[in-house]
Amino acid sequence: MRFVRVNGVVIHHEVRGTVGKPVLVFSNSLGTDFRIWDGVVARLEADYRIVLYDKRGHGLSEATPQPYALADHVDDLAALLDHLDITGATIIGLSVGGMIAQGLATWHPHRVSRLVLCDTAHKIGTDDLWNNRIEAVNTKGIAAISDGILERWFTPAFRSPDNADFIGYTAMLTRTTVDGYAGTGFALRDADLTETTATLKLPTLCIVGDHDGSTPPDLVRTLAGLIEGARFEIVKDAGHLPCIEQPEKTAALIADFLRSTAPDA
Ligand SMILES: O=C(O)CCC(=O)CC(=O)O
Repeated sequence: MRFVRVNGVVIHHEVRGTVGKPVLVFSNSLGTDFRIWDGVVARLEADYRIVLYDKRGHGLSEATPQPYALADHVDDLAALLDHLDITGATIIGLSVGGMIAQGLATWHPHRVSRLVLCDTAHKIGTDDLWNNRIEAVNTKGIAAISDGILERWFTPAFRSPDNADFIGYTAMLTRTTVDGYAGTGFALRDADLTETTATLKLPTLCIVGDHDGSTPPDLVRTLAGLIEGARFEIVKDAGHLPCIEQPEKTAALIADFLRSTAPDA
């Protein structure tokens, strides 16, 4: 467990994997922390150096007062990579983590060599969607809206009270700080990366669960269409978080993309 104050906020992070290997940096979705990647990282860490972190207000990272901008999250990650002396990494981002990855590639291009964009988009949701969600979380708490969120996150088969993983990830969501969740809601409301993402020119893989209720396959296909040469893959039997529901398939897609886009491939 490591903590560092960068860009004015304490960020919880971990570095694993194999020293000297290419670096993969993982960025998480709204209401989650870096443990969502455990099943994927376990399949990649022999061949890569792995950086995991919790964005501000999530996991064990500090919750600064809301609102946040996407640029706050991007600058936090850039400062963390600066602290770790990392450039030219592959950034693997899920949902808002995928928007952070797109922002990092745009505003700090020397930090990024490749992108894996999971269940994300250049623009997620509408002003009304985010204003309503921010208001609900601030007045009633995350638990009050968790049923709807979990329906978008997971397939019906996963959402069984007998599934210990489902109970555990529900706790991860509801224990996220209100400032972290609502603060990042403001960032999502205000971020539209359509124009900047369309200028990106780097190897990119876009992945989406076939049952994703938050960033459905057609939206992620549109994102892939913005980035020249981007690959698009659908993970079967997964909702918004294929890294949790289908870690083996998700890791296999990422590993194949990394192998085929390696400098010596
Ligand atoms: O998951 C994210 O990072 C943003 C998209 C979202 O709001 C997921 C959900 O529907 O709850």
